[in-house]
Amino acid sequence: MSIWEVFKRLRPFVRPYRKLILFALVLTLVGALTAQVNPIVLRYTVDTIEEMQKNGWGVARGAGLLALISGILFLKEILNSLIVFGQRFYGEKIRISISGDLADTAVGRILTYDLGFFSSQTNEKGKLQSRIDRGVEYLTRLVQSFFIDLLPLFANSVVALVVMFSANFYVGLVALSILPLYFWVSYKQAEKLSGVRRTLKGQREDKSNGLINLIESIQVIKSFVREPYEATKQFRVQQLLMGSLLKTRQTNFFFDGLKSFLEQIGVVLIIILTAYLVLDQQMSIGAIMFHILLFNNVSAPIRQLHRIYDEMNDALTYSESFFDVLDRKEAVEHSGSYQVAELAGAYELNDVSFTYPNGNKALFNVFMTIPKNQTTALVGLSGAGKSTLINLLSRFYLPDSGELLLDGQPIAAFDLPNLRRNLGMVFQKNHIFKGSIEENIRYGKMEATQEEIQEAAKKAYLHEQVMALPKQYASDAQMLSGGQQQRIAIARLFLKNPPIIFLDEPTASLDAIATEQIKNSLDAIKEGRTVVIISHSLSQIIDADQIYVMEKGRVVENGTHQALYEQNGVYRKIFEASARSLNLDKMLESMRK
Ligand SMILES: Nc1ncnc2c1ncn2[C@@H]1O[C@H](COP(=O)(O)OP(=O)(O)OP(=O)(O)O)[C@@H](O)[C@H]1O
Repeated sequence: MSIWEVFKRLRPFVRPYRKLILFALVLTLVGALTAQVNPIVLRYTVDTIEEMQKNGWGVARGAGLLALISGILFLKEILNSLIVFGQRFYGEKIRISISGDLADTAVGRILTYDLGFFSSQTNEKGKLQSRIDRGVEYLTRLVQSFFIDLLPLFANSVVALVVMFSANFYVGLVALSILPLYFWVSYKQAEKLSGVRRTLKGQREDKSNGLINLIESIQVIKSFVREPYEATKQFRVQQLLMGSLLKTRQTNFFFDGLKSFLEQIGVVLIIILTAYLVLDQQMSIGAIMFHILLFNNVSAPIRQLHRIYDEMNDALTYSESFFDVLDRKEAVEHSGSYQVAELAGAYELNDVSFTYPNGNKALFNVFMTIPKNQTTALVGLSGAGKSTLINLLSRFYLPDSGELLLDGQPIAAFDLPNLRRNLGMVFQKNHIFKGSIEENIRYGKMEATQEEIQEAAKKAYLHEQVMALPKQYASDAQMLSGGQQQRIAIARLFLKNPPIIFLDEPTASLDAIATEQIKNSLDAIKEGRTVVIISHSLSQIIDADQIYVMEKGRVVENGTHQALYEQNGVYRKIFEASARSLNLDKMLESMRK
């Protein structure tokens, strides 16, 4: 991506603030002019005092001069303070607003992407966060530097140069001749740093990803006493990052030193030249200070130019991956237009195959009929493809090939929000948002009343437990136990009340009593709805109207419990293994006694 492409991409973000930018620019241009006041006043003072000394005037006669100088400098400082305040404040306002807009756009965009985008390796949590954060940070810095700082800096330099040339052509020439050298050194510096910048970006993403993983895995790390191992892993990433940072600093220090040296050579040359001109009586003594201050006005902005050049390069490195996040058009979930108020939930899968974006082939030639208003159970060993199938039925992914119909329509034809409003899901591990229990249940129906929320919690056998908490429904939901969190997910489902329900191990984290309670609730909600359930619990499978048995991404058997049992195949093997794991013989023996 070239810098012009970056600016083209930034245009829509900058446009709304163009008036504000213009105002900030005018302010800084006025600032550039006031910056030339000091050298002029100083030359006038030195020359006038010298004149006075020659004439033998005392302090009393010089008082007028002092009052005049103080007045001018004082007024100039007041004006300057106002300008600096205005420039900083409006500059910051523009920066903060653009940064907010960029971040909002990125968040808005990624929310439209499909699950494939989020499960890809390049978009792991920490990496994606770092790409967006750094992208926004460097792009806004670029806007600030380019639109607010750069032009006034140039103006300042040019004004100072013009004043120098008008004072004396040769002095102006010395100042001007230092500039190309200065630019050349800056260019070399940037060239040296460009490679390190990309490496730094990758290392920063790795670091932030590593840190998030570490926090999320803290319990496992501690239980295996792997703190030293994890610390070493993180230390290595940090070491690499530190190495690159140090290299950057080293390069910067070397080139900055070189530039200071050039600047000092400029100062010395100007002093020598002006001193010669003063001695040759071509100039007054005040010109020495005048020229040095002017040269400072030329070189100080140029020094800043290097910073802007640096920021431009940083922005280039980070904007590429930032805009890449915005540009993933192929990841946008495409919604169809087919809408119905309430779906029945009859699915038909004909020869459906599916591969995850990372290349994992998960389903092969699946044929399946899921009748409406009935319960269909999916059975199979781990990795058989059961959850993947639910991902397809909920249209989180589309099949690679084959036909997936819902109520007779291809699933891709459905309006997505309309479709998902008709679906309810409870997983083994359910997401609990940061916030209160009430907020978390309300996710099922945003406009729900307190009564509706409590009613849903009662059905999920959660109400009494919540009432026993000190802050009741206002308690932090993330502090609840795994089983309680699962009940929140079930309460959400009751509140949403959809016609199609997917249950992926819905009672996995519940104790025996709760499992029975929730089973009763789910049995009640199953009435008149289409339910697809994945469960390792025999009781929930036996109850299903029909069962599909999956193995390695294929459907290998299907039928009712009794028919499959008698078939003496994969289902029977799984069923008997489950029964043995329950130690049914001993259980029955105890119950008989
Ligand atoms: N997000 C993903 N990206 C890539 N591959 C995936 C993803 N999720 C699952 N898979 C792969 O798809 C295959 C089927 O996984 P799936 O989760 O559907 O099995 P499952 O039958 O539900 O297993 P379990 O009972 O253990 O939950 C596995 O090989 C798995 O590695």
